Amino acid sequence: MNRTELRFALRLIPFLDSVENVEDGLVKLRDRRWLVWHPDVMAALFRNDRHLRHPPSRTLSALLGNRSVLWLDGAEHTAYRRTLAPMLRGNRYQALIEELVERAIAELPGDPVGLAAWTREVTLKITGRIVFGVDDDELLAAFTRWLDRRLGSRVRTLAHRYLTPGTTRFDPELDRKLLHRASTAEPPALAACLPPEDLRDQVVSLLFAGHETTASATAWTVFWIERTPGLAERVLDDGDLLDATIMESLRLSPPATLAGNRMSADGMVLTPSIYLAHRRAATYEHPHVFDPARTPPPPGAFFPFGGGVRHCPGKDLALLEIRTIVTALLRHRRIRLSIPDPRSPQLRGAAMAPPPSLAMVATCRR
Ligand code: HEM
Repeated sequence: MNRTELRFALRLIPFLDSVENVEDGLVKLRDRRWLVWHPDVMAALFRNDRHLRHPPSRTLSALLGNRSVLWLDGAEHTAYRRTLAPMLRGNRYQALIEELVERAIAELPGDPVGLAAWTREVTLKITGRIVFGVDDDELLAAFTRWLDRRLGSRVRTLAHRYLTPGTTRFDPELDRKLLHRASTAEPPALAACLPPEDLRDQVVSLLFAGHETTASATAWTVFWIERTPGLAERVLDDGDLLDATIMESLRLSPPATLAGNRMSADGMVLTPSIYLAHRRAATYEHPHVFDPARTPPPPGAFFPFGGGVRHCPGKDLALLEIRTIVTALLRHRRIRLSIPDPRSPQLRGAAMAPPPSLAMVATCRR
């Protein structure tokens, strides 16, 4: 591993910040591997995505398994996307999301809670209900512990990736319980349409992809609203402003800093950087300023949900969750956040969440 790759692996955000002003919007990580974020390159990449291969993330494939939809390709991938699409249609879940969010907010203590940990708990509950059809707090808590042991800190992620390569990071007992829940789900959502040998990887992938990023996006939106005087009151009266606020938060604090790897027929690997594309000074005026009133960006410059044939199938569901949680939180509670250092987000894999030290105090209105 060369020095650039080492910095990319060990200190991802400082590394990305250090190359932010590279005008070409691409940096060589090693022979035949490039980090890319120039909007023209991104637009072309997503246009041609169907003809590219999508090599797995080494960190995540050891957790999600080889059969995860995140790295299947070709006809198999298309078939899986078709299977998942109806299940992830956001508007099916409006009532369920509202119910779970109202309950979570009613249970919020007046004492400080970690903002990112709380949003993770809420979005995992929603995803769990969608995948299993029932609540199973014990199983979800075991899943969270398993994930935290592997992704809870950069050191753990890298230790698992580089010091124990090739070793399985599955937990057979947890997998058995997840499979049992998925197989007995009512309606049987996934189990009815997937071969049994693929079920474990898709269940874990959906639980993971469905809650981590949505939780971070929600936490970052709350963070930016709280930091912007008067915004909390205004977003409650103006749905368009709320949507623009969520989009601006996804721009400046994208939960996924990188989209999936793309590989050309001759073996060149391109890793799209969402974080850098969203902070490019040639695209965005004052890119580090949070401004929900920005004009729409050009093609290839804004892609928090990735793009091409791998664009996130959970986008509408995620936006519905973020809107519902943020609105209910602001309507029922007065929010105060501890002073965080926004320059030190927490990385879980390549996903970026607010630091665990960012605590929220949510007192009742009235
Ligand atoms: C704010 C929330 C979310 C963000 C920012 C996000 C972001 C992303 C990104 C960047 C990708 C990779 C796309 C690419 O490589 O071009 C992706 C893929 C994926 N996401 Fe999301 N996601 C979110 C929520 C969700 C939810 C709620 C679900 C499901 C419940 C979900 C399921 C998936 C799946 C299954 C894939 C793999 C798609 C494929 O490879 O074909 N995501 N997401």
